[in-house]
Amino acid sequence: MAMANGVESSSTEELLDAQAHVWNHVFNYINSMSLKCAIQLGIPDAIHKHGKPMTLSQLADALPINGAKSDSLRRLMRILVHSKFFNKVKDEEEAYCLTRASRLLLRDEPLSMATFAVSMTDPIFVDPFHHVNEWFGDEHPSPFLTKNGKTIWEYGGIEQSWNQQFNEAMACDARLVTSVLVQECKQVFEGLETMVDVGGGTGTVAKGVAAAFPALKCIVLDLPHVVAGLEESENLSYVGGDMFEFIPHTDAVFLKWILHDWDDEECVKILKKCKEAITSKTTKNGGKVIIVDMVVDDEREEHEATETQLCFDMLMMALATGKERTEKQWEKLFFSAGFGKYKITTHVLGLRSLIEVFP
Ligand SMILES: C[S@@+](CC[C@H](N)C(=O)[O-])C[C@H]1O[C@@H](n2cnc3c(N)ncnc32)[C@H](O)[C@@H]1O
Ligand SMILES: O=c1cc(-c2ccc(O)c(O)c2)oc2c(O)c(O)ccc12
Repeated sequence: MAMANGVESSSTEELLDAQAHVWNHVFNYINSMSLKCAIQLGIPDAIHKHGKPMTLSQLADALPINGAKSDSLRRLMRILVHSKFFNKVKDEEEAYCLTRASRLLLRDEPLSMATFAVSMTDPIFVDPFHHVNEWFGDEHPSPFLTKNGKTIWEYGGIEQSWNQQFNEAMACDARLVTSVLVQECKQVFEGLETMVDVGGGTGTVAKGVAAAFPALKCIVLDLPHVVAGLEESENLSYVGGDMFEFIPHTDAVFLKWILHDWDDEECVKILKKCKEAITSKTTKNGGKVIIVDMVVDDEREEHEATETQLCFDMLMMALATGKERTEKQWEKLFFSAGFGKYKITTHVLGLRSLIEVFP
């Protein structure tokens, strides 16, 4: 019998394990899509509004769904309980409650990630990933370009709705990061008179920093189609331009989620422009570049954290010319651009780090 021998039976088991492993990865996108569906149906909001654990029938009544589909809703909830977006509690009847992760998916929470999650699972954002293999064989710098004939930044200038969706997704993340920055990392901004948020999108970080530090003048530099028509205030203004050409003189340049979009050569060009911007003015306490980006730690033990960083690295490969970098790779960029010192603060911003770079 094929199973009689220990070695054979363990190799059968290994074969089946391998099959399960392949299934798990082939169908991983179903986790993303189930999450997207839950947000679109408003499941986190319905449970939140209910104010206490919500039974399946209460949930089905509260949602805009066909009454005959409550068993399908139970199955959707089952996978989302498994992926820790909801908890199932049992009092008299089984009921669902929110977890910390699904609280971040409430539409009206100030730090909501709902728009980010729905946008990023939209076919127009997922599409470039269908072209990665084709891209490996061509000479284009990114699969996004293979697919669309333009870089993501050029594309945003032409496709208004894509541009708006992308900027709103970035703003979602920027709200969360800004709230941590102004609460936990105040010292980074202290003593600065001016700051330019380079590639600062629609100004979410700059608005938050300008409000927390009224004496600090914040300028957002981004592409003209991104900053067109945005409202300025006493200490917040917008400049439409190209960071490869010119960055206004300032005490500090802020770069969040910028350098990971670009290859090493492009990063050195951007960093050299940053250095010109911060050294052309004599400043008391300034003269630095503040970076919010990942520092990949190959030795990191946490499986989920590493997986997320590797996903971001692939995201940067698919969309742009960038990558996620280790400390050694960051250091090389800073020194090549002529900076002398840097300081990395990890853990304050979760999977990302705060890096301060000095001339
Ligand atoms: C990934 S987004 C990050 C936005 C923002 N810093 C944040 O973290 O929320 C990159 C930004 O860089 C901007 N960008 C791309 N090329 C640029 C250029 N040549 N000059 C200035 N900004 C640019 C994009 O328009 C976009 O807003
Ligand atoms: O979360 C992100 C998502 C995307 C993104 C853009 C276009 C697509 O078609 C797509 O599938 C994903 O781009 C980013 C980016 O460029 C960053 O620098 C940082 C984060 C993100």
